Amino acid sequence: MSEQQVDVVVIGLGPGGEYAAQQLAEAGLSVVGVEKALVGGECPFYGCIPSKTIIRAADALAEARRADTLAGQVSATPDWSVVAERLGERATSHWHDDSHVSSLEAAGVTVVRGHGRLDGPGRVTVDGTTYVAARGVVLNAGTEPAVPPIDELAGTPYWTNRDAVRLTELPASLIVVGGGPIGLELAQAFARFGVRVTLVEGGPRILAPGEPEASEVLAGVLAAEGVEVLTGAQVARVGHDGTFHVEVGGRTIDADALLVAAGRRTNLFDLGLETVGLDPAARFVEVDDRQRAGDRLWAIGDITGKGQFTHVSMYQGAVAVRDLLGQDGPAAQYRSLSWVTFTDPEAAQVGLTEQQARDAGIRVATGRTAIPDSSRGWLHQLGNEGLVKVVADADRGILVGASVVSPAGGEVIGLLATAVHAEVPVATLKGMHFAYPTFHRAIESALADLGDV
Ligand SMILES: Cc1cc2nc3c(=O)[nH]c(=O)nc-3n(C[C@H](O)[C@H](O)[C@H](O)COP(=O)(O)OP(=O)(O)OC[C@H]3O[C@@H](n4cnc5c(N)ncnc54)[C@H](O)[C@@H]3O)c2cc1C
Ligand SMILES: NC(=O)c1ccc[n+]([C@@H]2O[C@H](COP(=O)([O-])OP(=O)(O)OC[C@H]3O[C@@H](n4cnc5c(N)ncnc54)[C@H](O)[C@@H]3O)[C@@H](O)[C@H]2O)c1
Repeated sequence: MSEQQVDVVVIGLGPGGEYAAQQLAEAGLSVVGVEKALVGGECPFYGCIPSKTIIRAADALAEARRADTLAGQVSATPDWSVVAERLGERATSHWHDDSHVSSLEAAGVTVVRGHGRLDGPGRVTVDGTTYVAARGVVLNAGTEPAVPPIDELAGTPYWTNRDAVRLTELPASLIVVGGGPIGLELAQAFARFGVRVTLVEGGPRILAPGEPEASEVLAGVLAAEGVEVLTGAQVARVGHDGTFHVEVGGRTIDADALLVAAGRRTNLFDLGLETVGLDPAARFVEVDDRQRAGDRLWAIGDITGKGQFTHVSMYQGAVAVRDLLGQDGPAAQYRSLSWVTFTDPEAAQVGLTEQQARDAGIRVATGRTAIPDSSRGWLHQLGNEGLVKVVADADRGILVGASVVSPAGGEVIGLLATAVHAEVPVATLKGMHFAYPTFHRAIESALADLGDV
């Protein structure tokens, strides 16, 4: 076993680890980045980038179909080979990480391929070499798809997101297990390419972390596009004989393919957490507001359980870098965490939902408006389903949360994210100009609906 002295070791090079390694190396530290699969992690190769490449294509088809009503006849013939080519050529470099590695190496990071394991504070072992990190270790081990313990599922050729983004041909029919962001985004996109999709959600509603009104709008949109959405539906058993046979709620649904999108499992196994006094069986690594997880140990990204999003991983990476370098700067906060599910319409959320605010003991006031009732929604017509909902702390006169379901909802939420983050008084927001006729102008109506906050 050889030993090498360095300043920092980053285990796992997902979005946050990649960012942190690069920043620390550019600050002059000697940095080793350890990666057992693709440098860049889930987002660029199996997550955000390929899924949004698929969604962009599916949305183009949907808009082309709307043109018949709005502009005149347009014929759209879906061709998955175009998407498959773009996924390989443009989105993922055919699942090669050379450009990620070369950026890190250009910054001075030493990229080590292999499985990194903690071996006591400040020590990381990879394939017989121990790296002794004087400043410390950053954990960014991320997640892999969680596969629920459904009878006989394990022996079948089911897909996860990692298979779905590498398809070269589409099935005629697909069952999606899970009505979270992955399931919803891909169910709608594949349906727009002509796949007959059934979505099975075990909980009482799809997109459970958001507002119930948002779930309701999306369920209606998906149903109108021909996706069968089953909620409160437990999969009892899966059979496969070339076709999938899925037992749900006393009936059997047959389909050519099955996509499991039922959440994620953190990669905390075999990471040596016990050697630094942490529980290897825990679901997440506990961190403070500087991302510290122990003696010379920082943790960032999905493993911290603060929101499994690329922007959270990078945000936490920046907090950890500042702490490692002894720089001033804001500590981590999640009061104004925002996220967007890239269905059409996009479903976006910032801060607390109404229920979360009530559970926190806040005296809550809410305001709502429907997007079709706004001028822009009326102009948009087809695809204009949605709403804006604002959640205010009536005692403090500020917004603590908001939800937007709308075309470009992920952009509209930006204004509300600023309001929640900066705790802008509702009275100040009500006195703003809202350009006409934008989608974000619907916020003015939702604020008016708050009444005297
Ligand atoms: C289909 C899909 C779509 C998504 N879309 C979005 C989106 O639109 N917007 C958004 O914000 N988020 C999205 N996400 C979530 C986003 O991909 C993750 O939140 C993001 O990748 C952050 O993860 P991370 O930095 O924690 O690490 P990850 O990206 O999970 O990377 C962790 C890395 O660590 C490596 N690793 C693990 N253990 C070890 C070890 N012991 N030694 C060496 N290497 C190790 C892994 O191989 C991996 O490369 C999506 C996810 C999926 C699956
Ligand atoms: N646009 C985005 O930002 C984006 C897109 C995709 C993924 N992500 C991130 O990746 C994470 C993982 O996404 P996800 O959709 O896999 O997970 P999720 O945990 O958000 O949703 C999984 C859903 O599957 C359901 N489920 C679990 N087991 C089931 C079963 N046996 N039968 C039926 N339903 C079952 C759950 O009730 C839940 O609604 C997300 O939480 C999100 O943080 C983000």
